[in-house]
Amino acid sequence: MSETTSTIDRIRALPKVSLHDHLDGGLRPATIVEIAAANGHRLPTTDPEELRAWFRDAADSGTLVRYLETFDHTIAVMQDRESLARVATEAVLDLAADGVVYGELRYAPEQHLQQGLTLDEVVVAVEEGMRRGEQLAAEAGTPIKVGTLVTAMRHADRGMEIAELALRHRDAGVVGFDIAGAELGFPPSNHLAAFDRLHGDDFPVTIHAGEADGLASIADALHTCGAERIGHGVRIVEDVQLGEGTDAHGLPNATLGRLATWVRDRGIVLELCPSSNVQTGAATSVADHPITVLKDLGFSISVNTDNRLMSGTSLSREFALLVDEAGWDLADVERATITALSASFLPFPDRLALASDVIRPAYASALSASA
Ligand SMILES: O=c1[nH]cnc2c1ncn2[C@@H]1O[C@H](CO)[C@@H](O)[C@H]1O
Ligand SMILES: [Zn+2]
Repeated sequence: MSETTSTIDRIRALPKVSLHDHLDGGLRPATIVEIAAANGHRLPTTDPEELRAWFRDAADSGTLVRYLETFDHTIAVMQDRESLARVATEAVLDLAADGVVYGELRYAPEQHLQQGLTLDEVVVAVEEGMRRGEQLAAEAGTPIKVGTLVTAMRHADRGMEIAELALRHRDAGVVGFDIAGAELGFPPSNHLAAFDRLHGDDFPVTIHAGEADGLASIADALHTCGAERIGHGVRIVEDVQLGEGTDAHGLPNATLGRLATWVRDRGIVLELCPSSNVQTGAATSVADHPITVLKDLGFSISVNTDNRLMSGTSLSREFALLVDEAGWDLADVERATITALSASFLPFPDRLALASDVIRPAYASALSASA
């Protein structure tokens, strides 16, 4: 316990980059209770600490579909402007307090229309909340920059409409597009027209793939839909056959199939989310999570929370678990952070500034202190 505490404290003090964090998966329990009391939504419990535990336990379901059912209770309290802005502001502050210096937060505007808001009103409210969060975080001495990823739900058929929504707000905080929701039976190419529209307008895309479906879903996201990054992608490991020991350069001996070769050698960045995968059954434990072997094999990996509330986690905690349970060191944490930054949808000059002014110096002094 004290090991984990000290590791997490060290990591919290270091600058980090978060690429995969759902806005509707990271609410503060006390905020949910407050808004639900005001709008009449019935919760499993109205005690914030019990509610925190309820989310974690209910999400610990072993399947993605059951894990996703818990979102009914967060989406229900994100249906008016004030609530959306508040949730966005609090998410930014919580990331900043965890040492995240750049974060991309995603959510599906189409799920926030139950009380009469339009898609554009939803986006405007969230962006207002984001900017306020950035301002308050700067005032608190924990500066952070955030970008929004607008998500379309893969089982629905609003992909094109949501793509056009993202494009309308591209110069006001929306930096990319995603699809999410139940994966099995809903291939990315169902939304191909939306991806083509976005790429026609030079707008970047990440796609949830290779979490609850396998290699075909990853190939579809990359080759048919042209995704710039992959959300999760953990099941790329199904195309990797591990051997014994390491080669002359320290790489684990392994045989990679064509798709795994493509993903590794083209440097496709995977947005891996260890704790979330343990809850949905995509991995057995953080210690045995494929992220470590993928890292050792030279895949471009980033570390993410997916849903901080459902997993009872933070980005610092995900890294601390990898350090304490999977043999990672601070150099691995820095490398994953720089990989995340390089694959972020932030403009290059801003990435360069963050890398050279904030991230590199902080890890250099942490690494020399621990040497
Ligand atoms: O790990 C995941 N895989 C697939 N879909 C997810 C995951 N986490 C959250 N969502 C879905 O994305 C929506 C918008 O944020 C959430 O409402 C949830 O349904
Ligand atoms: Zn996700």
